[in-house]
Amino acid sequence: MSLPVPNVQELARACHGTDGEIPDRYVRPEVAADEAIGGRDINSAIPVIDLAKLLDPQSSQEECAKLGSACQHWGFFQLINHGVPGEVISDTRRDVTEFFRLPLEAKEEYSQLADGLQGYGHSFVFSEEQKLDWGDLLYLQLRPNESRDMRFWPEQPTSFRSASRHKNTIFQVSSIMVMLPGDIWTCSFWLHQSEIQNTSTCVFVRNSIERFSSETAKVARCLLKFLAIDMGVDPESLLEKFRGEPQSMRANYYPPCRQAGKVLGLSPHCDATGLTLVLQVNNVQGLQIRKEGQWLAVDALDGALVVNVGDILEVLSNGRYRSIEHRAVVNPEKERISAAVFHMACRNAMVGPLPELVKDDGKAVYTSMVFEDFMKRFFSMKRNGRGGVEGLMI
Ligand SMILES: O=C(O)CCC(=O)C(=O)O
Ligand SMILES: [Fe+2]
Repeated sequence: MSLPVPNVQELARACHGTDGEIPDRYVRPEVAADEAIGGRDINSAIPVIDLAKLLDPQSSQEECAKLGSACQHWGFFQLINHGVPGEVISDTRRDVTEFFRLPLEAKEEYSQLADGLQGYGHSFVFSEEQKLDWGDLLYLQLRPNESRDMRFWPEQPTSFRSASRHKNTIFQVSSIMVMLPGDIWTCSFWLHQSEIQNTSTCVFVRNSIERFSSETAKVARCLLKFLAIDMGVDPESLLEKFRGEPQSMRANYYPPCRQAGKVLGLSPHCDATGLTLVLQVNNVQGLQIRKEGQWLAVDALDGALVVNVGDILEVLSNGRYRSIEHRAVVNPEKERISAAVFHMACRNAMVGPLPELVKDDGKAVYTSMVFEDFMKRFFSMKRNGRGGVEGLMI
């Protein structure tokens, strides 16, 4: 799916220590040519949506209109009071950071395979000539459960994917899947057979990524429901497109680069999602969004989730909402880490304008296609900013 390229964390270490030159494949003259603007005035214009206000009957209508307007005019907002427990955020931050801190050989146990997307590595590398991003990633399919490929889920730190506590012992996880019956603590545990014998007195601790996944899926579902209200469609008809709540995560590691202005952490792109929720893992800024041709540097609010509208939602909304082009720059001194969760349509969903939006005298502005074809097309178009979604316009 993506050609193998060097590990950037190691490359950065070598360049950083010696002040060495950056290999040509990483040098991106367009960054200096197309600089972002930022600062307090710009950031005060970026919409902030309060999920608690959306849920409060007193303020829901007003906040829902704000949400709709943010998706319409920006395709982007910061979400506060999102209800994801603080400890889920901090555990995710800790575990994602610890994973990237592991020695290279330990991380490489989870390397992507030649024909797949999941695992540790890179994405969107199609040719030996193309410019490369200054970053590594860990990409995992999180939902539905059966789409998970546990070969790529790190066993270190132990709390990343699964751990059980028994007399202060943390058991290592391994190959056999045990599903516990459904209550709030239910998740999949991978335990050695011998450890299963001991589980009767165990206190199970849900792993951080499992909890982050279910909490963010809940947030995405809630936002979609309010967006349906804003569009005047039956929430079920929108949620049906996301049946089973397909979700994947891309944890991004952007090493520091002394010549940060010459490289790009993540090339300009739009996400092929309904909604993307991004957690800024270590509060080093670097996300930029393109609005009316101008790159804006986002100052993410601590603990907020930043939300992008993706191509799928733009199409479903028949162009009412806008898929936002974005990129990531790197910091000269500090590593930057983010974790994006992508909320995709379900496999057999027809990705096209919702029938309710075109039923009277409305006109479908986008071609419809089944989700799998939509994704094939997305990858075949390489990374083409808004070109992908605009190419679907009739
Ligand atoms: O690093 C970020 O803040 C953005 C990540 C992103 O856009 C992505 O993973 O698709
Ligand atoms: Fe993205």
